[in-house]
Order: sequence, then structure tokens, then C-alpha cells
Amino acid sequence: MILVVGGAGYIGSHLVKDLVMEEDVLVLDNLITGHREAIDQKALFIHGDIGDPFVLKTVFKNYPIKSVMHFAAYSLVGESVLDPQKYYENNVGSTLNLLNAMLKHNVKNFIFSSTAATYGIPNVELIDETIPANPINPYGKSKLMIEEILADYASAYEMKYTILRYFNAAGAHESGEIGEKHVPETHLIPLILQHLAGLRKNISVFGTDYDTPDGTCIRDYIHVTDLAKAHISALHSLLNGWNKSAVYNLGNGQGFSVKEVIETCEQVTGLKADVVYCERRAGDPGRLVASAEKIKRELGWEAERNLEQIIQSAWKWHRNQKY
Ligand SMILES: NC(=O)c1ccc[n+]([C@@H]2O[C@H](COP(=O)([O-])OP(=O)(O)OC[C@H]3O[C@@H](n4cnc5c(N)ncnc54)[C@H](O)[C@@H]3O)[C@@H](O)[C@H]2O)c1
Ligand SMILES: O=c1ccn([C@@H]2O[C@H](COP(=O)(O)OP(=O)(O)O[C@H]3O[C@H](CO)[C@H](O)[C@H](O)[C@H]3O)[C@@H](O)[C@H]2O)c(=O)[nH]1
Repeated sequence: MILVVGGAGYIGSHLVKDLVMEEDVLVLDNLITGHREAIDQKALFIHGDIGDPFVLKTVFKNYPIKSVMHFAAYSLVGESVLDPQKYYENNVGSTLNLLNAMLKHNVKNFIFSSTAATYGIPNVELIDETIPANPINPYGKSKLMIEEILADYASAYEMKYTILRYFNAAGAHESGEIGEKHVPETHLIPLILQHLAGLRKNISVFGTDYDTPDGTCIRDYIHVTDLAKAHISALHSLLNGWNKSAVYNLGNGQGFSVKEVIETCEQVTGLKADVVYCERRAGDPGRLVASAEKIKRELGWEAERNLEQIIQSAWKWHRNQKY
């Protein structure tokens, strides 16, 4: 059985929907930002918090967990600057509880949701895993702290881990049943689509003076189903002992500016966006694009869906929402 912590959230619920096809899955989630109805019915669900040692004891004593996938975290960069305590408590403190409970119950395989925010503002075209981590906000730092703890736990306690540093997750499940539902929503693609669906007056572009061809920020958007598939590859590799502990970027290797994303949303939907140009948002690097060559080389995974397919799947889901 695989324990998916945070499996009621956006990315976790997409992974669960695919993973239940091949494994028994137990979801542990406190539903603080997740949604009960997003959890596939074939998965078991425990409503609880990894900060609670009793919950962890119950889970690890009563279920034959062979591996843990850990999606649970707070992940709003701006909020992490205003309230770092909240981020270090949950993303570091509670995650440490989880790791220690795993050790106590002799569960040694761990897959961790990390982020491109660990790189900070690297001044390179393509970011590969040799670029030194240098996070510039408490969110990115909280993720890097766990990465470092994992390296120490792996050498001291034979824990095996895969760290997956996602770039910009987007898109929805092909079934149209689940999609990106953050409250509040801060991510670019869902905000544009909510605007085009008539739920927001306009879409803001944060900054037009970046050192990029059209002056707006460039990001690497990766389909949530491609992310789910990478987790399943990582799981196979850990369970079959194919690979050592490792850190991998997950991206498409292609960058799109904010303006290009808006244009692609317009093309996909056939609707015209009302765009408002604003000041830069604090802490946004101008360009973040992954090299995902390492995971392709070592695990054979690569992203299969492009920006247009990401937006098409997201739009299919948005149109069915009753807000
Ligand atoms: N969305 C992105 O673009 C992106 C990019 C890089 C990394 N990530 C990371 O991926 C992971 C998932 O992101 P998401 O967008 O699906 O977020 P999300 O908020 O939708 O999902 C997080 C889930 O974890 C649960 N949770 C939080 N704290 C918990 C706790 N202490 N105990 C139990 N459950 C808890 C929440 O209720 C929620 O269901 C996060 O770790 C995030 O930092 C996301
Ligand atoms: O209304 C908006 C919202 C966003 N943007 C811009 O669109 C780009 C993408 O912004 P998102 O908020 O969608 O995503 P981020 O790149 O800020 O952050 C995402 O990727 C990061 C790593 O790169 C972290 O992991 C983080 O958790 C995850 O949400 C940025 O340039 C942002 O300035 C706008 O112009 N207008």
C-alpha cells in the first residue's frame, strides 16, 4: 500500500487517480486546502494532520505502507514571506514528524514534492540539477531544508528518496473530473481561464520590464498528468531498487512568457482576454525553465503534453465547474 500525504490537493489527487489503477492507496490529508471529493473512490482516506503523532502512529501501525509520497505543504510564496512560521511549522516541522514516524515503523521509501523555487533566481537559460540551490523565500527554503534532511537520513538510516522539483504545474485530468482548485487561486493559467469564463473582470500581467523578449516572465508549464506519471516512474524505481536516491527537475524544457500563455488561452477558448498591465510581483524571477534531461536519462520519463494540451484540459474542467 502507498501512503499519499496531501492526496486531496491539486497535484496529489491527480496522482491518486492514476496510481489506484496499479496500487492500493491510502490518502492522509487534513483538507486545509484539499477537497474530499477530489480523492478517487478506490483510495482509502484518513482525515488527519501529519503534525499529529497519534494520526501517524495509527496509519503506520494499521496499514502495510511500503512507500510514502508527500505532497502536503503550504505553497504560497508571498504568504511565506509574511508568515514564515506557518511555513516552517508545516513544511518542515510536520514533515519531520512524518519522516520520523516512517523510520520508527521501518518504512524507507519516500517521494517528495519539491519546487523550482529552491533555485532562487538562477541566471541561466536551462536549469539543471547541478545549479546550486539558493532559495529567496521561506517557501523555497522550507523545501530545501527537507531535501537536506533527506540526504542525511538516507546516509544514516538507509532511507531511499526521490526529490521531484516541479516547475509550474497546470492542467486537469483527462476525465474532466478533477482539476486545479486552489482557494484563493494565485496561479496564472487558472486565473486566465476563470477570467475567460466570466468569473473575473480581467487578467493582470505582473511586470512588463523583465529581460525577456516581450518583457513578461517566462515559465516552464508542466501538465499535472505528466507530473503524476513521473511520480509513478519514481515509485517503480524506488520499489524495484533500480536507482539510488536522487533529485530531479520536472518540466517541459520550454519556456513561455505570460503574454504567450494569455494568447494560447485565447486561441484554445476562442475568447478575448481583457489584460491589465501591472507592476512586478515581489520575488518573481524573470525566467525559470527546466532541463529535465536527468530524469529522462535515469528513469526514462519525459513530459508528453505541451502548453496547448495543458490549457485544453484545464479549460474542459473549468467549463464544467459550478462556482
Ligand atoms: N502547484 C504547483 O505549481 C507546485 C509547484 C512546485 C511544487 N509544488 C508542491 O507540490 C505539492 C502539492 O501542491 P498542490 O498545488 O497540489 O497544493 P494543494 O494545496 O492543492 O495540496 C496540498 C494538500 O496537502 C494537504 N495538507 C497540507 N498540510 C497538511 C498536513 N499538515 N497534514 C495533512 N495534509 C496536509 C492539503 O489539505 C492539500 O490537500 C506541495 O508540496 C507544493 O509545495 C506545487
Ligand atoms: O495573475 C497573475 C498571476 C501570475 N502572473 C505571472 O505568471 C507567472 C506564473 O505565476 P504563477 O503564480 O502561476 O506561478 P509561479 O511561477 O509564481 O510559482 C509556481 O512555481 C514555483 C516554482 O517555479 C513554485 O513552486 C510555486 O509553488 C508555484 O506556484 C509569473 O511570472 C507571475 O508573475 C501574472 O502575470 N498574473
